[in-house]
Amino acid sequence: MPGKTTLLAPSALSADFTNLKASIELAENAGADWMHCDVMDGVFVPNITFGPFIIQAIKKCTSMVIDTHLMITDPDRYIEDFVKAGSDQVTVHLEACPHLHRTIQFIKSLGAKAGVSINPATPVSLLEPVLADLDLVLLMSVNPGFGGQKFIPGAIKKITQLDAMRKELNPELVIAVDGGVTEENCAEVIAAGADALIAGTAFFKAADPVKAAKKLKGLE
Ligand SMILES: O=C(CO)[C@H](O)[C@H](O)COP(=O)(O)O
Repeated sequence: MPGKTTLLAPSALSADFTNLKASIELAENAGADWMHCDVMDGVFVPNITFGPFIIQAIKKCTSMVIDTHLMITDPDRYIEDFVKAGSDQVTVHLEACPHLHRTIQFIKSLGAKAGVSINPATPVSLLEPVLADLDLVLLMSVNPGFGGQKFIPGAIKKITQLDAMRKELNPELVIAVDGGVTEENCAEVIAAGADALIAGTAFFKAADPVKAAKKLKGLE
């Protein structure tokens, strides 16, 4: 879709951890805007990844925005550690936060941008009470926990609904979409209202990541 530049956030989940620096440089040189860091605790999601120490290492290698997605229970316990480690924006799950409003204010009080993510089965309407306080919403288009899953088509309607909601409540809100985004479906995701695409497999496993980045950013 020529004419609109979408933010691209390669997901660290699909990076080469035997040479993380090279993966980050690949993303930055391909024109990526954010480095998406998937933090999983083995409780909120059935997988475990990494903590603030890796964020600190990633931050040292790049000037891209460090976009940290906390797929962990009771994230308030660790938010400060992730901001100190270099996260520019921190996204928590609505489903993991009993006091979501307080958590959002806490992230912002630390000087980071605040995001909320919702799982595929969670309705967009639940975001309404906090939408005006948010910098971004991360709509999950797969059930969180693993890279390489198939895009759940129902996510398109949720992007459209959120796009309509933000017009009224928070026009500056960034809509990010995460999971199963590919070169084939990105045009539809962007047309529905997404501003940022999280791409693990579609970027890091592409035959030509630079070409893939152009497509995912809506430049081709
Ligand atoms: O949050 C995630 C999984 O929980 C990942 O960011 C997401 O799945 C991206 O990977 P892919 O593009 O391969 O689907």
